Amino acid sequence: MNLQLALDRMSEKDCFQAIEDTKEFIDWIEVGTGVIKEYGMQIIRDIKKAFPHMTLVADMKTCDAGKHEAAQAFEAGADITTVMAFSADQTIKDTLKVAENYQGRIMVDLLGVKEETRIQELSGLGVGLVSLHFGKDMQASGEMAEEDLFSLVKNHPHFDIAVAGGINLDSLPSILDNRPDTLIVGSGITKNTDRHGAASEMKGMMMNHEANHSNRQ
Ligand SMILES: O=C(CO)[C@H](O)[C@H](O)COP(=O)(O)O
Repeated sequence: MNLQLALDRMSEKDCFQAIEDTKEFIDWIEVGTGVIKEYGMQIIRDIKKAFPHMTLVADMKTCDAGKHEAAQAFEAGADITTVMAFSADQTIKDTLKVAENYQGRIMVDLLGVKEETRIQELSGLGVGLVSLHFGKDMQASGEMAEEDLFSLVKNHPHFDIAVAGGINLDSLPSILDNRPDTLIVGSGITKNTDRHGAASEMKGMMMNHEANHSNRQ
């Protein structure tokens, strides 16, 4: 199980600091959408240069012009780029093709998806990695309804599942019970006064859970 550190609403300097603080425990680094909007593709290049062996996720949240945006992300050094599930099928197909050319991956963000039919369609389009996403603004009016989120993909065991949305040390245990492949954590680590400690504790809980439970079926 991967721990993906999401760098959101942070300065460039603090993004680098957060990676330094947690690099022993994180598997994937996500450059958040707002950070990309602030600093452009250069921050992807700079982070890849500084941490070449870590998997880099560009949270581009592409919803149109897929060919161009996916190529932008991979050219800059991303290993994975995100595309919104509500995008046109053509956008999804185009980004998957670009990813294949760059030997990268597309993570389809399921933010706002409520119907399993879209999941079936995504599967038919060749999507293999999805993120269950309880958005930042949704978090203002309540906590993640894990059952609803995970039930979307319960009939699709072939998907690699990432999950995001306000995950912290308290909510982690019940999320782990759903056995995601990747746990995306932003503020639960970056806003913690002890980032190193929080990342260490989360990774420890993930490893314990994996040691004590078999994989998702
Ligand atoms: O994609 C995102 C926001 O759109 C975030 O990266 C994701 O929600 C994780 O951040 P947090 O743990 O702070 O919710």
